[in-house]
Amino acid sequence: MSSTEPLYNVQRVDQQIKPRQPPARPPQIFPLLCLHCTIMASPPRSPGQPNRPCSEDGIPVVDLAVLVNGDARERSQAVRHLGRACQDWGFFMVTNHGVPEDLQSAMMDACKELFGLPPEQKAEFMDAGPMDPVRVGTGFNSAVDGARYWRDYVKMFAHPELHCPAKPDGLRGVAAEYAARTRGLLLELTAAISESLGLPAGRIAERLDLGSCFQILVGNHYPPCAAGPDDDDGAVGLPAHSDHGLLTLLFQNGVDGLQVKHDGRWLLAKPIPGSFFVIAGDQLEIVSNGRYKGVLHRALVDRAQARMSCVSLLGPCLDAVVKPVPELAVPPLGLEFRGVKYRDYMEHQQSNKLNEKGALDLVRVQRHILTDTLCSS
Ligand SMILES: O=C(O)CCC(=O)C(=O)O
Ligand SMILES: [Fe+2]
Repeated sequence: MSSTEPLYNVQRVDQQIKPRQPPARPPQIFPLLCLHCTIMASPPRSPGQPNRPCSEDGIPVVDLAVLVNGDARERSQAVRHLGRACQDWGFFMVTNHGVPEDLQSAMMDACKELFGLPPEQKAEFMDAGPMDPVRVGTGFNSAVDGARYWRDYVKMFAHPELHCPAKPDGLRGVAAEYAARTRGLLLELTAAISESLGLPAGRIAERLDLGSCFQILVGNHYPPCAAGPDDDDGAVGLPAHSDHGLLTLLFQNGVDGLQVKHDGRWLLAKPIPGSFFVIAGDQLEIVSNGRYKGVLHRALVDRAQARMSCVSLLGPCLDAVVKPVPELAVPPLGLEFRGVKYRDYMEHQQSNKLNEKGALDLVRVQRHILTDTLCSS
């Protein structure tokens, strides 16, 4: 990258995003409605086989309205489709999800406003560690990154308790509502995923103590960068990784950049308008005993436009010891993972360099090592 480019620190963001004026209209109120009442079925908007809707690139599309309100036959088809999406991709889009578009925009706007605040208004969160409930920073974990990632972020623990910077005004209200609505959606998906594994709908929730689930909201901002990932020494927003949680919900500001690894290749994910991306995380891989894998993904930067994404991640209760559901540990292989307290797992993943699925490998039962060692001796 040329030396004329902006300094790579949070200051750079402040130079690029001007603080916004407070909105002229009063803040919107998003009443907490029952998910089942707000989801309306609509005709399929994607190609693919009739019972396997997908985007033009083949990314599976799951219609939540069918999962929640479909008749028995439609539901069981939708559950099977969801299971295939988790097994073959670890990644899909969800439509008819019931989270109001206005609420999504309000969340994105509030994050953008936060990135545009003067540094002194964010300073108290900029030295925070990975397990602190509010954190503002650059890169992934700049203390250990060893590479410069072209990304600014804000992370807020949202459940069991919402933690949130006091500024910008209005962030807390929007974040509370957004967290509640997306948590409902993620729990609904978890129940259907449990069914897709042949388990009762509540089995994963019970196993991971999702009544006290952990949830984090993340705002990501990737400034434009003329030197892209295809150039030598070009900028990368976030390197290849899987997420530490169970499921991640993500939407972006209309600028593409999320890539997922599918069948050994990186695929740029292009959203169906109004949908969320859903990313399977490491805890889903553990609890499903490896049936559903946490998917590798990364974020690229755009040469001309700032990219933003908003993430809502659902994880087990921080004190839950996550182990595979025993019903899924079929002989002769048995358990693929040993138990790990989610708090310890998350702290480890967040405190170290992002390294693909390195954190998960630590809890994987390593059968081959012994065999290889014995073979080589
Ligand atoms: O911004 C994106 O598209 C990816 C973000 C992401 O992977 C993350 O926050 O874990
Ligand atoms: Fe991620």
